[in-house]
Amino acid sequence: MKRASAYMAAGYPVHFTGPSGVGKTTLALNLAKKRNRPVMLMHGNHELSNADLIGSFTGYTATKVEDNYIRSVYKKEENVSETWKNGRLLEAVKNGYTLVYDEFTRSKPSANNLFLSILEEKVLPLYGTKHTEPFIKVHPEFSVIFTSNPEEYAGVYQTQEALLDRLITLPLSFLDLESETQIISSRTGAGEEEAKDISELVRGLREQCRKKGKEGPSLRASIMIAQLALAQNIEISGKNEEFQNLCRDIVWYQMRKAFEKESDSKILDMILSESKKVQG
Ligand SMILES: Nc1ncnc2c1ncn2[C@@H]1O[C@H](COP(=O)(O)OP(=O)(O)OP(=O)(O)O)[C@@H](O)[C@H]1O
Repeated sequence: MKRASAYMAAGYPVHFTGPSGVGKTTLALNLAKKRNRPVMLMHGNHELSNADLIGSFTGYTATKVEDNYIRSVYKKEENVSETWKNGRLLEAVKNGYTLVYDEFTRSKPSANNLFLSILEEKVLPLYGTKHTEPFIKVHPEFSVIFTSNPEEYAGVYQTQEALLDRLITLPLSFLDLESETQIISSRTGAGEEEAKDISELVRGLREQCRKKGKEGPSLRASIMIAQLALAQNIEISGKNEEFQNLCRDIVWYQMRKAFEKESDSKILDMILSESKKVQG
């Protein structure tokens, strides 16, 4: 937070990158909030177009005045004008918001190219908008925080290299056991010991996935396990079958993905043996 704040204060955009559930969005939003400017959150996606970012004409407004007050005089006046709606990026740039652009690599490079002009020339080009001015100036308080997951870079990196070259990229990795325990406990109300047990369980499984080069279950899974166990009065204990089932349901997808060549029963055994370690 401290380093990223300093870079942003000096006018550089920062970029948090790391595996899913590591806390990129949470960190970006917290950093954005500290700037005391309105915050806008935008999610990258393949469909995002220049019209969404800059704006577009959304239809027509028509006004019609018919004046027949004096019988012998008939006056009719009709006006039709196109209605323009500012895009999200235009609003943010014009008003000096802090923009959190989550998972930006999911958008097409053609949409992300707008950021090159914003970051380099400090202008937002208004292509294809019928606006008479060719661009608008970026508000001096405007700033962007980008996030991305390197797993999704396949084929993207090359095309967005120019943009990535302009960002200060800070890699995030999973927090240590103590910090994860604190987060689980404060987010769910679980006791310190219970939160630590759950964190150790998920971290154990994550480690096995990472040996296979896969991400594995994240802090999000730990929070879900703690939240659901508390909500359903499930005793957090490796001996409790309900707890074992809960753990299996929550981590199953990530484990299956990491161990795609293993049988279901082998994966189940891995989850069970890790969840049985929870003392309760
Ligand atoms: N420092 C933190 N304090 C409190 N909660 C946190 C913290 N870091 C992460 N979390 C929680 O962990 C979960 C995952 O965090 P977040 O959504 O920020 O991760 P992410 O890296 O952006 O994930 P994804 O790539 O899947 O979007 C969320 O429920 C979030 O609230």
